[in-house]
Amino acid sequence: MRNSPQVLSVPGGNQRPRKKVALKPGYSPLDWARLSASGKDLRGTSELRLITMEEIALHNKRNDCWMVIGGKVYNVTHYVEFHPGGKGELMRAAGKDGSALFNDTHPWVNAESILRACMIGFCSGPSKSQVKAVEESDDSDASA
Ligand code: HEM
Repeated sequence: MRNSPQVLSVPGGNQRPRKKVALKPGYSPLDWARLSASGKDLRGTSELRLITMEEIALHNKRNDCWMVIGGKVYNVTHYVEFHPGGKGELMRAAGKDGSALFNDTHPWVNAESILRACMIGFCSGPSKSQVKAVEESDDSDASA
């Protein structure tokens, strides 16, 4: 119906209103595709490498933002303004593994393709705090 909010159906049957934001002129998906293909250095580093969660966590700022999606590490600093869901949403996963948030929100989005030009490496594994959390929940399971 005209003027009714668009509703998004995600796998699992949940429905929620769409939250796409109005992007600034020059920040459309097509503009991002052009920038990605332009040869401009969007990585800030030359070689792909293994990166720890500890190091990734240091890059959690608007002007220095790394993120893990599906085990791959991306420097999304240049992408932030282009994210169709807005800066605020993207920054929720700044310096973190954003895979769960990403897949909950838009599993159909091809991050590998969109972020190809800003991939900087592979996540070397969980952070110490993540390991500790799992160990602690194992302990509480064992005692249950
Ligand atoms: C860096 C990886 C990400 C990429 C490449 C990406 C890309 C996109 C794209 C292409 C859309 C438009 C989807 C469509 O039109 O159907 C979108 C929308 C959106 N994204 Fe992301 N996104 C990323 C990470 C995230 C994260 C981590 C969150 C949540 C914390 C998030 C939240 C959203 C939201 C809320 C929308 C609006 C969805 C809607 O209601 O229409 N995104 N994103």
